[in-house]
Amino acid sequence: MADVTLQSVSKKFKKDIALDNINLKIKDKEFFVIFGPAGAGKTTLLNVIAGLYLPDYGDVYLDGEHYNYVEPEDRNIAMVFENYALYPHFTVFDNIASPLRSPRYKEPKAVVEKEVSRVANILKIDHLLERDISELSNGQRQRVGLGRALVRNPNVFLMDEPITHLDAKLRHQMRAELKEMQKNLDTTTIYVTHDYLEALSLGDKIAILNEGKIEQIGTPDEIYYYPHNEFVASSFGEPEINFFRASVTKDNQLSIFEEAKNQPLPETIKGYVKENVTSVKLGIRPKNIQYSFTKENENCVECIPYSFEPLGAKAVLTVEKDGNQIRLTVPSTLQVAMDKPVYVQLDVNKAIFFGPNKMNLLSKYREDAKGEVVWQN
Ligand SMILES: Nc1ncnc2c1ncn2[C@@H]1O[C@H](COP(=O)(O)OP(=O)(O)OP(=O)(O)O)[C@@H](O)[C@H]1O
Repeated sequence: MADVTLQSVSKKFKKDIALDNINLKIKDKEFFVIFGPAGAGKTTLLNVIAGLYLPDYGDVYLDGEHYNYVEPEDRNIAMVFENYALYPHFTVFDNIASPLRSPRYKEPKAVVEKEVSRVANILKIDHLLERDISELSNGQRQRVGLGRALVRNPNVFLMDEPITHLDAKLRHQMRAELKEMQKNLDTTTIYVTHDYLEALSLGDKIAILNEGKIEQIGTPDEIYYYPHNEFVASSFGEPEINFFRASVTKDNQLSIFEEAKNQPLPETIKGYVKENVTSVKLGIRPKNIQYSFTKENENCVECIPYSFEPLGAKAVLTVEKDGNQIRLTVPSTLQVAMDKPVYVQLDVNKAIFFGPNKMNLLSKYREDAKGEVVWQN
């Protein structure tokens, strides 16, 4: 058990800046998710925590102790990768037992048996202990990989996309089990993923990484409902959030399209639209856009259907207006005539407002902890 702190950590590979001034405080026993697109720096960050990379600048602390120069094997940190590299000709028991039998630990037989049985129980693989790895499904192998990391009772558990390659159904099941497992283990877990559902469902806290920088740190609700900037807003949600440019008149009216003019700025936003700002961007999630097939009022925007993608009970309807595509979530039973107009209503009270710098108008950074955001209303 341990808390992990990174202070102003930067890491370069030749000219590539993989980590750029990272500040993080991960609490003891927290399930902390590092989320970001390919190349964002997620794996590099884990490697810095594990001690496999020394940061070029900045400091790593475990439980308040300076750890930059502590060797990886002395950190008691366990890593699980997407490719869990098991010994294929060993049994499940021998794979899980291998760290305890290593020259470093050399635990007596009774301890090995007790510990393997403990983790096999948590992971629900006790009935598989005598099987060879080659006789297991992918999901079962993944559990053995976790078991091998868990058996050492690590202070911190680092997981790098451990379930990415599993099929969708198994991934869903493993998500729930990982969460449950972490509760029982009481171990600080730092979990890397580029899957936003995994991030939202597993994380006590999420840090969003992009091009080596932290865009936001927050709870799943903060990230989803109060994204700090356009990047975070567009990274969470499927289909992706819609963005609309809107002009702001002197008397605080918003105009999005020709047809959706003169909608009053919501009260919560008024104070944050500065006098000289004449244009803002609205982010509206697809499920929050109303639609109809007749023009029900003056704020209905006439659009042309572009595509209809059924996805089980729901469907994604994409419509076009003045060259902009607008995504809506609709029931998959909805009958849409592709040659007839669809009218959409953009409820500005359900919108997230972004300023000219792509930042949420209601948020600002705390200077002392970059990535942490203060909400102004
Ligand atoms: N050993 C290395 N040598 C040179 N460049 C590297 C090395 N490791 C990472 N990089 C570069 O650093 C940046 C961050 O890479 P990193 O693997 O940390 O990203 P990531 O977020 O884990 O990506 P992915 O999701 O694709 O695994 C990338 O530009 C990558 O090319």
